[in-house]
Amino acid sequence: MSPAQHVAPQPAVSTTSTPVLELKDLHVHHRARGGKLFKPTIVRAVDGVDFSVSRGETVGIVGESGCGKSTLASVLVGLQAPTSGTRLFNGAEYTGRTAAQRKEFGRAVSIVFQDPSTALNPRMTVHDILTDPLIIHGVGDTASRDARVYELLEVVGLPRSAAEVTPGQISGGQRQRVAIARALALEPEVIVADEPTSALDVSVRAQVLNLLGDLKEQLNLGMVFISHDIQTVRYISDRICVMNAGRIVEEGSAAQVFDSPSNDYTKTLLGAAPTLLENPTTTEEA
Ligand SMILES: Nc1ncnc2c1ncn2[C@@H]1O[C@H](COP(=O)(O)OP(=O)(O)OP(=O)(O)O)[C@@H](O)[C@H]1O
Repeated sequence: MSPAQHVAPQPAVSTTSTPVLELKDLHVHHRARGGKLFKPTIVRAVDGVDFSVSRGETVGIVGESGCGKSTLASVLVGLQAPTSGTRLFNGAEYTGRTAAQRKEFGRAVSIVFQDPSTALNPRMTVHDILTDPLIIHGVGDTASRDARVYELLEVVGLPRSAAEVTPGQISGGQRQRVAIARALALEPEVIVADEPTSALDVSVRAQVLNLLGDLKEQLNLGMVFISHDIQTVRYISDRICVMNAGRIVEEGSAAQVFDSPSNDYTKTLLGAAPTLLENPTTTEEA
């Protein structure tokens, strides 16, 4: 039984329901120094993107370094405001929210970063890392939070003893499991995973990938999976958005994008990609 199967089943929600997150004609422009005279230039990191993610689906965003993936992730989770465009959260305008609405957004949308070594406080125990969001959001009492820590560890396939260690005392793959557990602590509707396997040893990438896939199914999560690696994105995604120079240049089911890409940039990415993860279940345990 996969660890994710211990989680209480959630009511099925159709992926055709209102998206949890939706962006319309979204732009993020940065002022940057450039040119011979150091005249400020505008970097169009995100340049007119329409995007949505619903519960129960994994949407992959793929593109080369600098195409705007992390900027888009940061807008999706509310860490950065767009220059212009519309952001909707469960169908409601995201700008101008009340404090209560911001708190609800913080509960419902969480992020897993690329490098768990820097994303987790090295001085905190795993127990404290996992109870932190619960305390901030005023969830439960000490006993119920302790119980939730053990539940979360089980969900991500870590032993109860992991609660007592600090991030520096466990492997990179285990650290990323802790980061995923923290992202799940408040029972989010969507997780944005920004290159979540890129900093891990090749031998443990597939386990973390499979864990995310299992969790999406079991918890009916919406997931945005961001990577420069089109093969990894294909493996985990239901739908793929190919990004180039701040724009989504192609979007479709994983099969459509792979089997009949219509955009030249997608064809180039596919041409440059190494072979697909062959059997992700047979690699060493993280
Ligand atoms: N704060 C900033 N000021 C100026 N330019 C920025 C800023 N943040 C990002 N950029 C630029 O915006 C563009 C998109 O950056 P972003 O980090 O979103 O791309 P990315 O696809 O995530 O790349 P990577 O995979 O290397 O992280 C790049 O040209 C980057 O240099």
